[in-house]
Amino acid sequence: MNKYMQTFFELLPEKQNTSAALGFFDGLHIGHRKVIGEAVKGNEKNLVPICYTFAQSPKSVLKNQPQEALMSLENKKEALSEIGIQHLYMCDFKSVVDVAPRKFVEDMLIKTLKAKKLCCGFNYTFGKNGEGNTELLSEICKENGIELQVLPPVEEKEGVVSSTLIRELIKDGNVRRANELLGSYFGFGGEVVHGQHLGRELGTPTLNQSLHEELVVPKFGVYASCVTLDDGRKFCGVTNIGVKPTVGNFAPLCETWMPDYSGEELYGKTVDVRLIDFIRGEKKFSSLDELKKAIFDNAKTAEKMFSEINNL
Ligand SMILES: Cc1cc2nc3c(=O)[nH]c(=O)nc-3n(C[C@H](O)[C@H](O)[C@H](O)COP(=O)(O)O)c2cc1C
Ligand SMILES: Nc1ncnc2c1ncn2[C@@H]1O[C@H](COP(=O)(O)OP(=O)(O)O)[C@@H](O)[C@H]1O
Repeated sequence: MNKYMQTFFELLPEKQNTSAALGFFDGLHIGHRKVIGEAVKGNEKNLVPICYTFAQSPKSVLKNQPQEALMSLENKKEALSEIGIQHLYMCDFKSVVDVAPRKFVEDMLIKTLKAKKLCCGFNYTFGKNGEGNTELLSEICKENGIELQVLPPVEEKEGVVSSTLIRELIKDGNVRRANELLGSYFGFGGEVVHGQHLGRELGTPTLNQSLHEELVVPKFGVYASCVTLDDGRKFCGVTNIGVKPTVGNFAPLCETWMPDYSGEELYGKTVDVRLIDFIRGEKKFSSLDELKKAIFDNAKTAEKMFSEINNL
């Protein structure tokens, strides 16, 4: 982990020359990672690797719709720092929405952020009404003696890898494939909250977490997961995301039983849950006994899946 990444929420003049990754980068998928990786290579030329991005998705601001993000801002920060970004600009999209494309590049990126190298994806657009494209960017970079790296689309069997494609996979429950295209595991951190305290009676106490409003909601059902506690310990988990139709009618939530954990209560602690693979859809069981049997069964499947992963 690069401990030195600094985050800025507004544009500030850089002191040293920089190499900048440009984009919103929701989920930091394998295509995004190539763009960021190229900016990090600026290191070799004594350029400080920076990332210029926004706190809110430009699309959601323009359409005035809430976003269905793949990753919380907190997780994005951690991942960018791990990849080697040193300065992260998480600006307010509204502050640039009316800036002319050329002005955005010349004044903000080249003058203020001292960019000597710019890195973006093939479909990057910028400036007022998104009128700036990679052709204009290339022209401006040539005129100003700036290196430009435009990364080509990363393609997989489903087509061009995109945040939209990965959101659809997650909504379909195909988190295994989503994780492959993310190059990491979909999941979230969140505080452990109280439930009905029925789990412990079934012999399967679960840590309950609210779903993040801004994140995409996976298909309701049971997943193998990896849980990281706030002290860094990792456990195999079996996670249900849904409304628990067997025991009532609840708002959607995420609850995880860790078959190998028997420690202190975790209420109020922040716990990170990463989904590994889908096991089954959520069901209304006709008795608690049947539900309990299914949960124990699912835990066996989850333990096998957990034992097969090696980079979490
Ligand atoms: C692995 C797992 C699978 C679950 N599957 C279902 C399910 O298919 N249907 C359902 O109604 N509830 C399901 N649940 C939720 C249980 O109903 C819930 O954990 C139990 O009622 C305890 O709730 P509590 O945490 O509020 O005490 C599942 C829970 C876990 C941990
Ligand atoms: N193996 C375990 N897996 C998950 N949570 C556990 C485990 N052992 C103990 N706990 C604790 O038990 C609590 C869950 O018990 P449960 O009866 O399901 O209550 P709730 O309905 O509030 O979730 C969790 O918040 C956690 O502190």
